[in-house]
Amino acid sequence: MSETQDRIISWHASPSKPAYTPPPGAVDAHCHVFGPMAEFPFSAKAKYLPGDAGPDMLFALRDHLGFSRNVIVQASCHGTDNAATLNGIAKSNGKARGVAVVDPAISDAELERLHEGGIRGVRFNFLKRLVDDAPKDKFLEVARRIKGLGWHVVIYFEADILEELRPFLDAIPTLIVVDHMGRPDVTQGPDGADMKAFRALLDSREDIWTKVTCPDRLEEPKGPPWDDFARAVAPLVADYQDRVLWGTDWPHPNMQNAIPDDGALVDMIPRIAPTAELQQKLLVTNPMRLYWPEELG
Ligand SMILES: O=C(O)c1cc(C(=O)O)oc(=O)c1
Repeated sequence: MSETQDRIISWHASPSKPAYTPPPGAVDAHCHVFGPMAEFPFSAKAKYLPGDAGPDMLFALRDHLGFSRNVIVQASCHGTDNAATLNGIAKSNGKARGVAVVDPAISDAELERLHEGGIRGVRFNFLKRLVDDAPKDKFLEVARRIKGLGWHVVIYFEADILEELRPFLDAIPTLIVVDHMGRPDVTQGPDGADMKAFRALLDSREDIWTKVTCPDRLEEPKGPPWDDFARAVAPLVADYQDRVLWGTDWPHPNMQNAIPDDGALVDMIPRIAPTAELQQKLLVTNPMRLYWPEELG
């Protein structure tokens, strides 16, 4: 992407203070950093050119929303150079860990370096609007290699390719986390075809987890109050309560036409996880099991 292009702002300038207070130690388990570009340039293959949204902004938002920790997921605009993500983790005083995107030809030494930098998973992205290709055979090799590090696979796909992906998913030898529930059509309701298919995937293996994230994306262009999301997702959280994660998705890549208020996103939590026990699992116990297991004793 050329530097003369306008850079996109996809996040809210002054998010509201949520009414809901997360439990102590709450983890925002899906967020990103963009740049800063002068230090961490975007990939030549990036499909969008965002403004700078670096770690200082992320940690200010974390504190504003009442969270304690972040899981920084490598955004597609940074390609397979994880320097910006590692920089965010390094600046967090141990309060962030991350998920990388790697070149399948990555060396063992480089994987070790990522581990030391706080990376605990790799992301495979199947969205054609975000990446040029998604080589399943090479991804599987990567998945086999990261198993020894105790990492997991984070996968991003849309509901219409779930069936086609099933043999690939079945072959992944590590725990899998599905981003944004594989983007179901939430207007179909909790028993709609997309949710049914996604539940069948979760039922096929106990080690498939998901992020119950992005009402803004899944109800675009309708927007808040995101009632369809709440109705479709609350039963999923109740039924799979030990394998769900939550995150803001800040700085909301590609959401510039429907920028969500992060405070309002946090206020969705009690609508999908109505009890203190569910909230504790969703925001603390589950993400700690995946990203800081050594602290659980
Ligand atoms: O739907 C998206 O546009 C999107 C993009 C990215 C990314 O660019 O990495 O990450 C996400 O979680 C969602």
